[in-house]
Amino acid sequence: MADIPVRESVMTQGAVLFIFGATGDLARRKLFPAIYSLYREGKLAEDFAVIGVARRPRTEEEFRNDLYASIQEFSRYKAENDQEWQVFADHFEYKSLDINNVEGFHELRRQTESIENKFNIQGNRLFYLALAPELFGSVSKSLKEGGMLDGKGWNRLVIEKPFGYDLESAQELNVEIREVFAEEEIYRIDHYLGKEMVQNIEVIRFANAFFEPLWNNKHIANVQITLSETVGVEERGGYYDHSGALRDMGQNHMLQMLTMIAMEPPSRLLPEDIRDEKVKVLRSLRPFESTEDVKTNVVRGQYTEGSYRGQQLPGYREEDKVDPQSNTETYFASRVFVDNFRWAGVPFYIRTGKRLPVKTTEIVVEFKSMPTNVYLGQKHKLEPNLLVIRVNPMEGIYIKINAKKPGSESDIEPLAMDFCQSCMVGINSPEAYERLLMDAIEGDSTYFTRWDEVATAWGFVDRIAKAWQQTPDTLETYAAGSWGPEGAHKLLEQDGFKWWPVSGQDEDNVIWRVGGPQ
Ligand SMILES: NC(=O)C1=CN([C@@H]2O[C@H](COP(=O)(O)OP(=O)(O)OC[C@H]3O[C@@H](n4cnc5c(N)ncnc54)[C@H](OP(=O)(O)O)[C@@H]3O)[C@@H](O)[C@H]2O)C=CC1
Ligand SMILES: O=C1O[C@H](COP(=O)(O)O)[C@@H](O)[C@H](O)[C@H]1O
Repeated sequence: MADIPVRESVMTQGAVLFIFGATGDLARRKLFPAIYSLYREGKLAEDFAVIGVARRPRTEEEFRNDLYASIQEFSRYKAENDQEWQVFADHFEYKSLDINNVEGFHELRRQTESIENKFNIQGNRLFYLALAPELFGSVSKSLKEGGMLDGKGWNRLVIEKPFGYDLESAQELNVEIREVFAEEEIYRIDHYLGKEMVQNIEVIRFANAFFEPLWNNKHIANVQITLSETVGVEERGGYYDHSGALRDMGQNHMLQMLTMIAMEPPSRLLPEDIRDEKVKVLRSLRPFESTEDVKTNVVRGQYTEGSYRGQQLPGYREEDKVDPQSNTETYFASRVFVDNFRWAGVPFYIRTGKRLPVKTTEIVVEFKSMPTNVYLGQKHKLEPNLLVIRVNPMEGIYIKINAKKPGSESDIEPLAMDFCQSCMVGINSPEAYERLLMDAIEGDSTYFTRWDEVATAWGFVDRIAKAWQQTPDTLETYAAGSWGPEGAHKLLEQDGFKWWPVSGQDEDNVIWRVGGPQ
């Protein structure tokens, strides 16, 4: 087996990281654990510091206790040694302030200068906004007015998704931020771009002679992108009910994966070259022209009460902080066309939903049939060849081919060439947030979304959202724990295709191989 390519372990530049929203869910579950993993792997320079910012009061000791708890619960590495923990925790401070209060930012500046002196940090500042999007504009303004951008080094702004609610609000937000930060200083997160296998799509396509020649409408019948989750909306009902699956996952993760599959090879691997190619794909998406068009090509659903593996699951409308009459979709599937020379006529089917049977993200590339089937005389229907890119939680690629059944005279059966990357490197591979934090500190914007990408994606998605507003009756239902609404299957049946079974992991961590639990 060939060596698995791994990213080089580089050490980041010294900087102060500001986590705005330091008492929140994202910081606790993802950001602090990611910082700790980078530290444990020697990827953070000695001269780093973190200042957590939020409104609630916290003593330094309380903040470090929260930090410890988050790392013990969510990090790939656990703090085992008191001395080592103290050295790490000493790099963290807390500042209680309200984003809208500029005076607090003047205090934050003094605190920053003091911590920069303590660790001999040369003025580089990274501002991570793990906050509700309504606050992004105010933070940018307060950072400027509070003198936080007057350090001697670089300033970078990392912004969580969602970037706006629709194109109009995203534009307004962008204007507010751009009054303070240049586009090159803004790192818009889509954590799917930090996933190992999403980054690997590029390598699989552009480093292998046997994929690229087939990567077009002459040989590919359709592409299926599935992002299914077993969880419901958990504690995020308030946010989700306002957002729904299309905005929460469609505008960003789903379309970003589609661009990685569909983009042209860039001539160089510089961030702008890759982002240029991705935005061209987004611009080539065939826009939905009418509510009828949306009805034919997009399906949405909401989960109702159900059960899965013996466990009763509530319906979406019974979830905490969700409107009991909500019409928000927890599932959507769509048939999308990329109208360019390479992809004309090839349907891309995308689907995502909550409370489905398996946690998985998988991309299936289905190849066209052989020009003629010489085995038909022997009654063999040939299965199509598939290339399956497993993104999450299992990582790897899987190729389905037809071969002679061993020992038989001429029986043909599909067989799998299955490369399970996560089986080889283990589940301890870096989390998306680790890679993206590293990249932002290093100033590598390749796997962050540029403004024109975000805007074009919103433009595409807005047409769907507007059509849904006019057609409330198009919301289907599906039982929690099932594979989503009926309409999602019909979407493919009308083209003579079907969703291929996915692999993944269910709520009890039972691994599913293609076709079901094993
Ligand atoms: N959680 C997740 O898994 C994901 C979250 N995101 C995005 O990340 C962002 C944060 O999400 P999440 O952590 O879940 O949200 P939470 O509601 O858990 O946290 C919000 C944070 O913002 C702080 N905050 C709120 N108002 C102010 C204010 N006026 N001044 C200063 N601080 C304030 C809160 O602290 P306090 O109350 O102490 O002021 C808290 O720390 C959102 O944009 C979300 O959409 C994106 C992907 C996944
Ligand atoms: O951005 C989001 O992503 C998560 C799913 O991410 P994954 O890495 O666990 O696949 C989703 O649960 C959440 O609703 C959404 O905001």
